[in-house]
Amino acid sequence: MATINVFARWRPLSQPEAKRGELNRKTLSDRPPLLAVSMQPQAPAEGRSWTSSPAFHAVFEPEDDNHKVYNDVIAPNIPKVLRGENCSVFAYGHSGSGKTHTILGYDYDQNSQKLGLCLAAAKQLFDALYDLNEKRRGEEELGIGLSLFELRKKSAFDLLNHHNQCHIREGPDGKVHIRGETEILAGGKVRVRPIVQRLCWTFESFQQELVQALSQRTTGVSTVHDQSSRTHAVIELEVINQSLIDARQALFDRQSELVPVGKRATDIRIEEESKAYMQLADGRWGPNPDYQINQERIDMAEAEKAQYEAHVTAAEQKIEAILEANAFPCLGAKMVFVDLAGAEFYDDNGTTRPQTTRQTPQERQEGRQINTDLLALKEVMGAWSQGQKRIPFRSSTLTMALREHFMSAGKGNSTIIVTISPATDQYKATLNSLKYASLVGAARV
Ligand SMILES: Nc1ncnc2c1ncn2[C@@H]1O[C@H](COP(=O)(O)OP(=O)(O)OP(=O)(O)O)[C@@H](O)[C@H]1O
Repeated sequence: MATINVFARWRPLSQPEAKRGELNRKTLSDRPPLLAVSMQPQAPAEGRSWTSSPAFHAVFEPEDDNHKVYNDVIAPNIPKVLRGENCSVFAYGHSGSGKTHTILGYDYDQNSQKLGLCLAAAKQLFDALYDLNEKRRGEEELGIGLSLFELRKKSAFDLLNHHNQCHIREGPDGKVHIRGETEILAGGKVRVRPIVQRLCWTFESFQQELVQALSQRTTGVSTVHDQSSRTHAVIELEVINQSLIDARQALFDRQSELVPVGKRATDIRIEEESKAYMQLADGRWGPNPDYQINQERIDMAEAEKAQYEAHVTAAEQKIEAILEANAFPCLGAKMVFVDLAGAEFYDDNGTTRPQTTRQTPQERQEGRQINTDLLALKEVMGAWSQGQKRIPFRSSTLTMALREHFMSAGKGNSTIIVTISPATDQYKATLNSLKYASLVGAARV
């Protein structure tokens, strides 16, 4: 069974929140090793007391900084990545509860205790790769490939490529591809660029790429604050070497060459078959006695297509061979960090809370879309952690885009950190987030 580790993180109160009051809360350890959270708002009018199921591996307090969270949650995964396992980390919580603070951080100084989990992981991975590169000097150098995109409505936007809009499609191979605009090149070649992956050989270059790309992230007005991330940000770190990158480029070239050849074969078949039919006097369609299908022409086009398909297969096999032959099992291993867009909290009658008046109708619509995505993610996590055969990946763009991580995480694990606010006036939103996380946690046990 796949593993999902669930953590909760209380953030500190802001000054205005502190004036309005803090809810009463406790961490319960009646069923170790998992913890439960119990809480109660200050005023009974704000809601009843509630206790979660034992679902949390740890509960972080407001005074715990990113460094502490990193050491307890992410650091144990680094040796697994070095063994070739994948690992994904999601931050879930209502708007303003601290997801971006946790995953990306707002202080990018590499010695800061506030460094976000993603940068802290990259730092530790680069240190480990440096040691490996030193130990095996004859081998190709290992580095980290960085991809960074945000998901909004039905599209992905590549933050390493001028916020280019990309489409998320399932290919005939069942794999999900995130691809940009189609470019038509000389000789009828067609190229559809995948999401950009920047090759970084040092932590400093990685940090520079990431920080620059993050400045392009979309923010907007949420129910809680007006600098809210209105998209899900997905940051992928992959252990790479130059041969792997070259082999992937070669595959991409062979796929581009196949597109016009495949299209020509299809066009020829359609042309031949349509010439062999004609409209009869009564208006119906029937065989054309004056035309004999040119089977040789179709076969030649199909043979050419098969030849190009074989080039693609050979390029795919080369990638597999590079991964298998490498002295380091970590080549190709991935860490994925997802800063989910803030869940919006709506009252039972479907309206937002009073402070939402600044949201435009479009922002409210986006808020609802975000909630739909998050619900789909919960369903996928539940099905995945229970080892179900049918996992409902197709139910949202978010789950489609993350499909590969869940599929390949059979040999890895997933972590969800639910970020929560102790402000008494955010009780209902906090309750919602904890219920979500404890359902994911409970699905696992
Ligand atoms: N654990 C924490 N320690 C210190 N400050 C925090 C913490 N968590 C959040 N904050 C601060 O609270 C504010 C809101 O946090 P953040 O932007 O991370 O929220 P968010 O959950 O990403 O919101 P949204 O989903 O709307 O983008 C920021 O100023 C952030 O620095």
